[in-house]
Amino acid sequence: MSTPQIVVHRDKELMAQAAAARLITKIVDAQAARGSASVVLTGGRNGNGLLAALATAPARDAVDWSRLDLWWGDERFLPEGDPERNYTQAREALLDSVPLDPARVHPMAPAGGPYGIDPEAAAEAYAAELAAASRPEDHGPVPSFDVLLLGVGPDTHVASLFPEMPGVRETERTVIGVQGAPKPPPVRVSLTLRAIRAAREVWLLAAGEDKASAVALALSGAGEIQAPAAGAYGRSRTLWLLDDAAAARLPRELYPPATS
Ligand SMILES: O=C1O[C@H](COP(=O)(O)O)[C@@H](O)[C@H](O)[C@H]1O
Repeated sequence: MSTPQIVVHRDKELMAQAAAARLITKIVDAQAARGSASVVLTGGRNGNGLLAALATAPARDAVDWSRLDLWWGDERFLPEGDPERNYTQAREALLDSVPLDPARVHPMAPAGGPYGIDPEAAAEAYAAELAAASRPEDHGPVPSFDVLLLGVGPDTHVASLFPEMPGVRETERTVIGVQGAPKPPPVRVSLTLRAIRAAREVWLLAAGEDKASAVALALSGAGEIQAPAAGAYGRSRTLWLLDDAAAARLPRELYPPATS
């Protein structure tokens, strides 16, 4: 478990640009060190904001896009091409404009796809895909992702793990089907905290005043059942990337002076 580090930016645009620059450096470094890099994408406003900032970042061509593995932390279990699917939104924000290797892009299955309308079957298939990609040095059923991105919901949910719901209590499986999510759509597929914690680095993104209470709760000692974001950490680093509004209720001693 790594102790959270907190970086606060002036506003959500600067936060997205700084996170994009940080991610480019991380991918380039991982590719230099290990030949390829792996990133787990998140849906939501801030995750898509980061991808859009990456699409226009001056240094984006420093990345070898053909040696990047992309996974998803969660998916809204909707038909292929649905505009609310996290995969559809990521494609629009970035993926369609960079030369990725399609064999290295790993979206979660859509509703009505190979697993019909059964999110548990889609989750099992994704767990198997992760296990197949895991190498002996990963010491577990998921790869050691270089960076795993997470948005933080106003209720402290991360991926599709919602407070007090069964998903956040799951300790064995790496991917689960979610029914009855409080945020639409109700049916989803999600990595569990076990899978999230296999990442080398976990970056949590939150911007806007509607996230301020969630950020304060998760970083002030709440348990992960009550505040799933509190249970999301990386093996080497846990980084909270915030804007001023989302950090507004954090005790000031938790983060160093102005970083904007
Ligand atoms: O529905 C979802 O919401 C969360 C948070 O989204 P945000 O718009 O409040 O930032 C997101 O992290 C998750 O991937 C997505 O499925």
